[in-house]
Amino acid sequence: MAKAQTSIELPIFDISQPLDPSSLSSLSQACKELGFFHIRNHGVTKDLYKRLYSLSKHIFSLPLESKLKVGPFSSVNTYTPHFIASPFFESLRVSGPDFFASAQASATVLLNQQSSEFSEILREYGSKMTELSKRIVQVVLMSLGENFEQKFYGSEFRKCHGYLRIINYTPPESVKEEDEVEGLGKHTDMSCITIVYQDQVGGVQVRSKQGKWLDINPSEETLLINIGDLMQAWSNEKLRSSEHRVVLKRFVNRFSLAFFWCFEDQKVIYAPNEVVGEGHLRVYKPFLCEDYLKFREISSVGEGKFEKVGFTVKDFAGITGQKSTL
Ligand SMILES: O=C(O)CCC(=O)C(=O)O
Ligand SMILES: [Fe+2]
Repeated sequence: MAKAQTSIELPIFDISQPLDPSSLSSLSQACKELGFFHIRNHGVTKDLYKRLYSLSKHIFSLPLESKLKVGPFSSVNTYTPHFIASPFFESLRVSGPDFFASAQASATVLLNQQSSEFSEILREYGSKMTELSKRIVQVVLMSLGENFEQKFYGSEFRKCHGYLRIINYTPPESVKEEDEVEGLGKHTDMSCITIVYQDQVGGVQVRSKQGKWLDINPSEETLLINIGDLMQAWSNEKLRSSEHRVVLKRFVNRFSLAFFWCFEDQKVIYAPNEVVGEGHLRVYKPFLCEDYLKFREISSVGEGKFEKVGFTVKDFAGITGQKSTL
């Protein structure tokens, strides 16, 4: 794979302040064009990241047989080993709303410890991400239309829930110097929104409408937000869920945290008429959130499929014959 040539400067929004009309309009533009933006003043301290990083690193450094005790064939089922998402990717899932209990279930098996430091940190991080997700959905709704936050936040997004993936990328040692490999192949997220912390190594790339891969450089003070498939469908494509991937450099290990904020399984996703807007065609049939998640699970099963996650919400619920507005 040749090195990507271009990087993109995403707009940065101060999430601790109310957004003024011009920020709301650039937010709506960002969500429509790429579906990616940065936030700052998010309230997560460097110290929290440091502690979470070092404890997670320790967990990933445990022998495979220990990690598999919370792996796909265990009752805990929080660990995804290498060769599932990609050969270089492994992750640990911590689910809300009780992040402490979820982390503790893994930690008791993996660390066999009395101390609950890991679970305490995850409680704190989970609660910060939950607050942030709510706030981000609210500002995104504000950017979509006047009073949309008052009209739709409570009725549509109140029951959202989140889960975190702690991800460790271990690149192969035998790539040529100038080459990069995919740590996580091209995909779209099945969330409403995703909050990503990427370390200073970087590597996230987003695919533009023209099909070009653009580097999203890490920056110490910000978190990366992207719109997921559920929001793209709910907004009748006023918000874009872009394809993205992670590329790795030779010898460089990479650490990231991806927090997915999702509708409840039983939610019927159907863009309100006001969101579709008068004179606009509806581009998605109503669908049950859970059915889409199952569809993605089934369509990604099979050898080597992690290379290409081809099917998205458009294939699942797009109205046939309706040209995409994206
Ligand atoms: O590792 C990252 O920085 C991004 C991960 C990602 O896109 C995902 O887990 O969906
Ligand atoms: Fe993603």
